[in-house]
Amino acid sequence: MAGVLLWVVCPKGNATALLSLIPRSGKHKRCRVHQKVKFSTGVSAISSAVANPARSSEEKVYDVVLKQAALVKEQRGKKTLDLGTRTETDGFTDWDLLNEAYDRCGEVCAEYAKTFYLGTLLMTPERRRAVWAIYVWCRRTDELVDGPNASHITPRALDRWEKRLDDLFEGRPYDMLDAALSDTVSKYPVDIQPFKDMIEGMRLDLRKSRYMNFDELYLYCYYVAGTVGLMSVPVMGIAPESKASVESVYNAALALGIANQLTNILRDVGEDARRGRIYLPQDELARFGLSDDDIFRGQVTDKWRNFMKDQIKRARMFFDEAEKGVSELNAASRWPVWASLLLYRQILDAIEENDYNNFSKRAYVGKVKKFASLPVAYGRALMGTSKLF
Ligand SMILES: CC(C)=CCC/C(C)=C/CC/C(C)=C/CC/C(C)=C/[C@@H]1[C@@H](COP(=O)(O)OP(=O)(O)O)[C@]1(C)CC/C=C(\C)CC/C=C(\C)CCC=C(C)C
Ligand SMILES: [Mn+2]
Repeated sequence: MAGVLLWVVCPKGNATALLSLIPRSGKHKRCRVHQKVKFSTGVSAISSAVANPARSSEEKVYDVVLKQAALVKEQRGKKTLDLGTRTETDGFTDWDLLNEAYDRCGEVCAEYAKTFYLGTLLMTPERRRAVWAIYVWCRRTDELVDGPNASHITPRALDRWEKRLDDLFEGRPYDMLDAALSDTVSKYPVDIQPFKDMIEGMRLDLRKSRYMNFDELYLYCYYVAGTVGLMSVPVMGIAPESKASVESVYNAALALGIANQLTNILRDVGEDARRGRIYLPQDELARFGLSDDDIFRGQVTDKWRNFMKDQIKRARMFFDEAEKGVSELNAASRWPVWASLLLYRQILDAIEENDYNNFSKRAYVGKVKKFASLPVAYGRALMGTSKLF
């Protein structure tokens, strides 16, 4: 990510030097903290709004869901766009360069997320490369605060990254990888808000290391992961035969991002604590008789086990919510989503198998279980749309 760093820190740097933005090897391990949120459905969100005149995070996030869903519906009303891969020259776009940019996104994706990359190979070529472009932008954004150069990143640098995002949405990409995303967002009904919100999540990471309650944590999870669901569904597409409302599918996509992030947080409690970060709701820790000191001490006690059981239960509820939406996606897009859902959810089982020691033991899904999940995911992907909505 040296190239990205150079640009965000020193925006007048030489653009051509920034074309190979992501190193091909030596993935820096991201150390995100834990978060936990009180799960609620749209229904409970409405009732909590009545009880509390201040808007909850869930309600604020739902506005973004509605906006993204409206954009999708608007485009559905228009005639089908030309999404084909192009080779000719139209006087404005160098299609060879654009194809090369997408190929580069594919390489990055293959290197950082192999299973996911394999899953995308089942998608149509246009969808596949568009998802790669989104993946690469998310990965670069995350690397700004979690990569090897994170200590150089300031809020002003993130402002510049956001300006660059505005530019690419307006058709002025800064480099090749941005050019791929710029092309993608011009072809699919992708709203800019989730992208901006992901940058906001990175800002939050720079200034905040504690979360008072689940509402605060929920917002963080939306910023850094729920946004991914909202960005990718416009590209993956909803099955033409789906009877589900567009909003319900986007809600499920949001839930998968939240579930993944909550799981990520629960897996990395010890790692995050060593960086002085606790992504767990403070009020819930207190309710279980726990404090920051208990996290830093890292002893697995009955209090900790009970707390963790509660957190795991909530994360699973988000996964359950997400499951309802996967079958509504275009058939060719379902497999990578099922695979990622099944694999990530098993991390929760692994935490249980480790007797809730997420302080010094990393929960992981072994190769055998991982590979066994792939045909299961494929089988589920073959099943038709659900009747749940
Ligand atoms: C099919 C699929 C998974 C598509 C998503 C592709 C995509 C654009 C991914 C971007 C992921 C990314 C780089 C996000 C940046 C922030 C980040 C790193 C978030 C964490 C991911 C876990 O990554 P990892 O395990 O590598 O973490 P470490 O860096 O090692 O700590 C997150 C926990 C969240 C990522 C969120 C998702 C994958 C949400 C996926 C949701 C959908 C694809 C919507 C599916 C649709 C329905 C209807 C359910
Ligand atoms: Mn993590």
